[in-house]
Amino acid sequence: MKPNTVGPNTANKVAIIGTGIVGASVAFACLMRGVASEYLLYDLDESLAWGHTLDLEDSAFISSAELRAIQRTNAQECGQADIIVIAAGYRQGPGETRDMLLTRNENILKDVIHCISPIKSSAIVIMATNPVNILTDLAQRLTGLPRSQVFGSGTYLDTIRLRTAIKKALQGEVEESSIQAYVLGDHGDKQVAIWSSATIAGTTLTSFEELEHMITREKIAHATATKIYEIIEHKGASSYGIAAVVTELILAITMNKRTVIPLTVYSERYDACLSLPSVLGVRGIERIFYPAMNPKEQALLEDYVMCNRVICAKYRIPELAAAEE
Ligand SMILES: NC(=O)C1=CN([C@@H]2O[C@H](COP(=O)(O)OP(=O)(O)OC[C@H]3O[C@@H](n4cnc5c(N)ncnc54)[C@H](O)[C@@H]3O)[C@@H](O)[C@H]2O)C=CC1
Ligand SMILES: CC(=O)C(=O)O
Repeated sequence: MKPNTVGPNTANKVAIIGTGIVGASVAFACLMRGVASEYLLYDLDESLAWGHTLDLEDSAFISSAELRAIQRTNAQECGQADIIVIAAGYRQGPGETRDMLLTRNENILKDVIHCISPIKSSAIVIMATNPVNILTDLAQRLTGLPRSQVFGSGTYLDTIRLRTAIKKALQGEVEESSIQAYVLGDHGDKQVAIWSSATIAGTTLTSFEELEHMITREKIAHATATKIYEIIEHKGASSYGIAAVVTELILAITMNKRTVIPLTVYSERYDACLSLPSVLGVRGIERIFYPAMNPKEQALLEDYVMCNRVICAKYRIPELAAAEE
């Protein structure tokens, strides 16, 4: 089957659901990169979506794209978009973890899917709302689309944070995308930085003088996992990183790049949704990779999957529990 879309700014329609700080930043970043020809902006707060549409319209000349605010009464139009980005929902307050958002955001996700359905059978859904792994699992079930077409931003942002910290440790000698290091599993406190198979040009990172001590690597991994708490402390919420991430994801889809990106996907091996390096192309997730890990990293990842299962079992919405029986 041939890809039905090629190149940025072709006839792609992108719907952004939730035009808070994240949704609006995603729209702006997409406009600046010219990733689509049309954007639909939908939020429960219709006035906010309208305000952002007016404001973003002033920047849309950069890529000659069309912007439209969508009201709740015609939210179904969003379900017919080629790519649907879901960023509706509560964000963490100071001291809150992403998992603490689950019950509130589960209900919002149900409302969103209900409002935009029926969803076009070829649509790709990108989840950003937290906790992203569990909500991606729910979105896969609620939309009824093949799981390969519904994925979450996962640990892409954490991986970028890790690579940026490694670059700093190496005094900026190597740029981020040349550093083959991943954060996997949880986009949250139980994320796992995989050092054992991390390399630059085939040279293991642990053999670099600046990274040879475990304590240095642990500090870097901890700073990566807790960076969000520092951002919240100083400015209340993060937005630029996820905006850049979603833009890259849309480009990987529309240009059928088949880039390997750590994303929230359903893994048969773990029988769970977690973040793993995945090939992303025009039809969504095409392949999942399982990088080599040392026993400690493997145990941490398995521990996360177990904890995630407990959370899922505790909070599983009745409709999904019934669907699983
Ligand atoms: N995956 C990632 O790497 C990241 C995820 N996030 C997550 O993105 C989500 C949004 O964060 P922010 O934009 O900062 O929050 P925000 O509070 O600024 O915006 C959320 C928006 O969702 C809207 N909304 C609520 N219920 C809705 C519904 N039923 N239908 C349509 N819209 C609805 C609200 O009206 C609001 O405008 C949070 O869950 C946050 O944790 C944020 C940054 C990175
Ligand atoms: C909010 C969030 O998930 C992040 O910036 O990592």
